[in-house]
Amino acid sequence: MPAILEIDGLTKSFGALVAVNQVSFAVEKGEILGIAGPNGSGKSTLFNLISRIPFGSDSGRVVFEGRRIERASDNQIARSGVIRTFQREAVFASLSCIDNILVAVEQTLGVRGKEAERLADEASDLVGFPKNFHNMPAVTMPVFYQKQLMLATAVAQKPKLLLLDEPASSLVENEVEWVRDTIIKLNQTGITILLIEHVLPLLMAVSRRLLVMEQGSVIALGNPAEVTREKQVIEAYLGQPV
Ligand SMILES: Nc1ncnc2c1ncn2[C@@H]1O[C@H](COP(=O)(O)OP(=O)(O)OP(=O)(O)O)[C@@H](O)[C@H]1O
Repeated sequence: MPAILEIDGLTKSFGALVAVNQVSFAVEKGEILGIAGPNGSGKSTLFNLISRIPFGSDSGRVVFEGRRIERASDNQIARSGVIRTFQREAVFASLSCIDNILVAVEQTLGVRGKEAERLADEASDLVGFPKNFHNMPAVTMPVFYQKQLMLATAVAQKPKLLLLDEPASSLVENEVEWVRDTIIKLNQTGITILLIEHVLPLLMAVSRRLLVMEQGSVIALGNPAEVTREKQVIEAYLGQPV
């Protein structure tokens, strides 16, 4: 499989702290690549650097579909097909649910009116967000539905590569099953997925390969079952074999 995303020597420091340190790896088109690692190991910062939301890298290259994007604007990156979600539910609280989706679609794709509504409906159906909630203020939605809305908003922007940052955090078991099933469904529509997750059974169930970070560096990358048996991964993250 050809690489859809190639990252080379990506680095970001906050003062003396090197949050992402010379990270290099490639993502194959069509795969789900899981990303694990202890708190503070640089996973979310890596997503920031790829999407440039809210900031880019100090140095290193990000190549998406053969084009350098590490100095492109966040909007250009989104328009090229790289869309991220956030660990915390990130919705515009004062807007209705449908307007959350429509604002993002207009911002990223420059599409309004009936075509934007069609994309919103299609994305809502795909992730299972109930369309009868569309006109409710996003702020009134329980956490699970805010997460669904955040995902529907991402999907409506027609991602080729979706960066999912802990989609299962603060969810209960049957909701985590929705996350798993939806990730698989989205991947089957052709979307390549990078998935940061602490819920290990979920990560293991959906990832074709697993990348593990520790203190800003990649310490393992490969077959999930093999990676989780590596001594350094057990010591840095798992505590004990899974
Ligand atoms: N904007 C920032 N300013 C200063 N330090 C930051 C900033 N963002 C992240 N950091 C630091 O960079 C390091 C990596 O943080 P990051 O959020 O990427 O880790 P993470 O692996 O996603 O952690 P978690 O699993 O807890 O979400 C941490 O030490 C964090 O405190």
